[in-house]
Amino acid sequence: MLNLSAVHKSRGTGGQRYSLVIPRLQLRAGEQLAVVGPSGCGKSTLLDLLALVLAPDQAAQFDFTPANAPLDIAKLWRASQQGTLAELRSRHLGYVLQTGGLLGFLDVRGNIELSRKLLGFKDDGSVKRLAGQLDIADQLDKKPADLSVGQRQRVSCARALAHGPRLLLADEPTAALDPLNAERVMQLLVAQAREHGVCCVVATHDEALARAIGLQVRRISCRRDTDGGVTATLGEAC
Ligand SMILES: Nc1ncnc2c1ncn2[C@@H]1O[C@H](COP(=O)(O)OP(=O)(O)OP(=O)(O)O)[C@@H](O)[C@H]1O
Repeated sequence: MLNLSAVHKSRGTGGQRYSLVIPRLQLRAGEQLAVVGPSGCGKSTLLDLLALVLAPDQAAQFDFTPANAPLDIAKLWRASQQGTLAELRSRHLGYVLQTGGLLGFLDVRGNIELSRKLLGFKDDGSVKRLAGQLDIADQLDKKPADLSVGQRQRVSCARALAHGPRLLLADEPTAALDPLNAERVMQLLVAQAREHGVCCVVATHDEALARAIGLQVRRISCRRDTDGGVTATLGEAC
């Protein structure tokens, strides 16, 4: 599904420079990974690279294989193929944000089915089924403002999965939740990803929870360089 080697991304200059290095990242369809590390280490930067919204500065290899043949993402960025990247994002990726990111003017049903509608997919019952599996079936007619934070986050998970993505990215999906809700949302999210064979990368502070639900864990560690900037490196599974 994903095959990256020697991928680099830098932001800022001098003492304000931040660089992320991904020496190697291979994920097969259906594999699930948690990326952990302290605040500011680059978890969101990594997810944005995988979400095809941030261009790498360098990449020996950056392949994404949503179907049969690998797609050379680094080449698409170099050729400024924004349209192709946008198509790949909308068809094959699902993204759960830390704070849900739901649209307040749509009800829960409208939020969940949005990605399917934008792709022109017919209603095949998946919205209702996902809502049932994520325990929000009785909330479909409500607006997000009328839900609890945990319910909103489960709607966000359903929305990210409704169009059948091959790769699910979640950026601190449980950071705004109490420990009980955090565990519930993470379990439901990962269970859905597993059931549908979706590859999943979750950025989280909660390493214990990630391990408890059986995710492979990789850590981003930072070092201060002589120019005052910071280099962060994605480690191997630990
Ligand atoms: N748009 C930007 N321009 C310049 N630097 C940025 C930008 N966004 C993030 N950074 C820097 O990149 C580094 C990594 O940020 P990132 O948000 O990826 O970390 P994170 O691990 O997700 O943090 P947190 O856990 O607090 O959300 C930080 O030093 C941050 O200051």
